[in-house]
Amino acid sequence: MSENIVWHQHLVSHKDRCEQKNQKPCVLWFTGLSGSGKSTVANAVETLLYENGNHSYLLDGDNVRHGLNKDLTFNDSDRVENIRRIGEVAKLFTDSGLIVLSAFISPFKADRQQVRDLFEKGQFIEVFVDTPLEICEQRDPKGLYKKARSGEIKNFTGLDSPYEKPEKADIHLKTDGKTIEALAQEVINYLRHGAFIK
Ligand SMILES: Nc1ncnc2c1ncn2[C@@H]1O[C@H](COP(=O)(O)OS(=O)(=O)O)[C@@H](OP(=O)(O)O)[C@H]1O
Ligand SMILES: Nc1ncnc2c1ncn2[C@@H]1O[C@H](COP(=O)(O)OP(=O)(O)O)[C@@H](O)[C@H]1O
Repeated sequence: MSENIVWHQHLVSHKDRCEQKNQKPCVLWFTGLSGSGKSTVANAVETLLYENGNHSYLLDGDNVRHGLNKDLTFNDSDRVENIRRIGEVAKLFTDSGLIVLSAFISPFKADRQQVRDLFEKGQFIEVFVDTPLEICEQRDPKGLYKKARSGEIKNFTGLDSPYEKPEKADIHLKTDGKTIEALAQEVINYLRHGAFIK
């Protein structure tokens, strides 16, 4: 870290921003295989939050890789850097008082832990979107599994690049046979129970 840099205290505090928004900020960190339903469920949760009058922002893998992280590939070290940057962005957004939803594969346990460590206890909520590889591959909405199987894409998560499942996710969404609405409601219930929202 560079020397001669001093943290600046702002006049409007974190507490002020939370009170104005009438919510307790947190990050809902969705993790799971490509095609598991991270974006879909995160979008459904954000819609419910919006309807409830909450203030949120959804950081989505594909979108962030078009801008902030467009210099990063899918090799292991770039995935580590991808998650590190997103973690820092999520930290800034929660400091602003928002409920942040992030939808990245985030395949490595150590990286998810490193992001968790940026937050106060309980503020980082890991949401495991647990959809078996076979189902993700059947869905294949972008045709990426097909390309990976044929060798056109290398280092594809779940095939020739690892996915380290969360062992104790804060919210474990077993998606099999459940509707998107039901899965989103599980997340909302968790937020209400933890008094993040009213
Ligand atoms: N090699 C490889 N492996 C996995 N995924 C790939 C790859 N190449 C491109 N894609 C597309 O990129 C999306 C995943 O980006 P993420 O930033 O979430 O990945 S990671 O967290 O850095 O592992 C992922 O989006 P989702 O399907 O929404 O998860 C894919 O569409
Ligand atoms: N619970 C679910 N039941 C049925 N289909 C789903 C469910 N969740 C997601 N899908 C579908 O699976 C596909 C992949 O979902 P997506 O949210 O893009 O996954 P990810 O963001 O993890 O790559 C989409 O076509 C979506 O409509």
